[in-house]
Amino acid sequence: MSRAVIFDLDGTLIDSAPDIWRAANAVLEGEGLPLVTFEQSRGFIGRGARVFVERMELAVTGANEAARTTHLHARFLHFYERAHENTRVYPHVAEALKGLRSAGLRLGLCTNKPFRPTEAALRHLGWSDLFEVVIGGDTLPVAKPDPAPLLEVIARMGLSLPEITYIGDSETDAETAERAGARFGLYTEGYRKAAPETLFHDFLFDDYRHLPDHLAQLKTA
Ligand SMILES: O=C(O)COP(=O)(O)O
Ligand SMILES: [Mg+2]
Repeated sequence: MSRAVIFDLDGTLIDSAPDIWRAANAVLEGEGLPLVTFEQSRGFIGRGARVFVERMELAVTGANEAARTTHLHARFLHFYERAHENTRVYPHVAEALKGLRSAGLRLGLCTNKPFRPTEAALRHLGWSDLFEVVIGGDTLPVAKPDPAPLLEVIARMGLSLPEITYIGDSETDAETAERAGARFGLYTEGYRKAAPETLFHDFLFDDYRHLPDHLAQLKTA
């Protein structure tokens, strides 16, 4: 059993894709650009806000132009920080997190969502004090799948790799865990595109009621 569980956020603990889509189209509408579909927008999530905006810009204009990308990125962050209305916590997440804490496990968060929208989302959910350490996609000069953000959470918690398990939903998270050398549980109800079995993982789960058992079955550090 791990001493700590570190979570990804979007697609793992919360379904924020509807609000991210709204923020994206608010930006595009303001710029007089064509809008994107929900499916397109959902597919852009995973490598942080800058990459999201690059993918969006490419989809609607056919090209990336640095100055325009920077402008769209700034506008996106503006809307992103305020976009919580349609964000939902996945089923049984709240009980699972409470249960893990009661069982003496420490909790951390390692997301590619930029830090300020992450803080705003946590505040909105009443989760501001839930995670001991929170690293966002723009906290360090590099973002996931570089392993540095995950290793930074572990270091700031004063822990070592074998003491933690990382939980995420995407190709990005699986690659991050693999490159870091961390144990990894893949939540299969998020924004992943590849088949779950093809991604690096120690266990797969689609229901948070099963998470404690999966964690308990992992080898003790
Ligand atoms: O904002 C993103 O691109 C993805 O965020 P996540 O790392 O919490 O899934
Ligand atoms: Mg995710």
